[in-house]
Amino acid sequence: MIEVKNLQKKFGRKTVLNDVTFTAEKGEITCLIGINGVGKTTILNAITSLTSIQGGSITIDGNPRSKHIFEKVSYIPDAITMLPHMKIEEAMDFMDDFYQNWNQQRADEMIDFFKLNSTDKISTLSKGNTAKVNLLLGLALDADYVLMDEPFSGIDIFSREQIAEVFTSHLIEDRGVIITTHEISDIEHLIDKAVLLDEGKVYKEFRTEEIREEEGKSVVDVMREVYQR
Ligand SMILES: Nc1ncnc2c1ncn2[C@@H]1O[C@H](COP(=O)(O)OP(=O)(O)OP(=O)(O)O)[C@@H](O)[C@H]1O
Repeated sequence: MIEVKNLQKKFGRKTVLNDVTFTAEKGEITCLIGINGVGKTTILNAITSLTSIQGGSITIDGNPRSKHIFEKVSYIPDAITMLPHMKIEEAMDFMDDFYQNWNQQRADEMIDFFKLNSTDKISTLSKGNTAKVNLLLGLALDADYVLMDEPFSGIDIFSREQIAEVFTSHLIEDRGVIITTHEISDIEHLIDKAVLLDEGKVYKEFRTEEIREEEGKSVVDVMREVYQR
């Protein structure tokens, strides 16, 4: 389990996260939801120690984060970090050299799944295919947890559907996933838990199935209540 407790984050004098607390379990998809600028990316950066925090704690399976965090947690940022002149196969080689937990078999499977051509250069890919390569590079790591920042952002419906399919496939297996979005419609039916952020706080954390069964509400219904109040 990833446990985020009373997280505080300031940029200069501006408080961005003010007492953020939530958990993300293995085998589940947890979605951080909130309008632009609410601090979703900052939370992922904090979990992976890419940004410092001013208070609170973050544990992974009960342990504080260490320099070996990337063996346990794979971070898929909202934009690809590979150099544009690289071919997809070169980007995969780079990952293989860099990470001990790179799984080429899973990478090859995703190349087939997304119908990508591994000799294509990253700079020549469409937005949708770039997003797929970005996803592939993160998901091919054997990590227990995967953090994904806005994987659906700015891509067409067919690519979004294909990416959504990954969430129900064995490519996610029993890993714990934290995904951020301000657009829930593509993944509403896939997520186990929603964490609604507002004004630097967790406004509501709920299991999507419970709210559906007990209150007959969708995630979007709850979002409307929270953000249009
Ligand atoms: N390096 C930085 N220096 C100063 N302010 C920053 C920095 N990074 C983020 N911020 C500010 O922190 C706030 C939260 O940013 P963050 O990117 O985490 O939001 P977000 O919810 O992921 O937004 P989006 O949906 O647009 O991606 C924003 O007001 C942003 O301007």
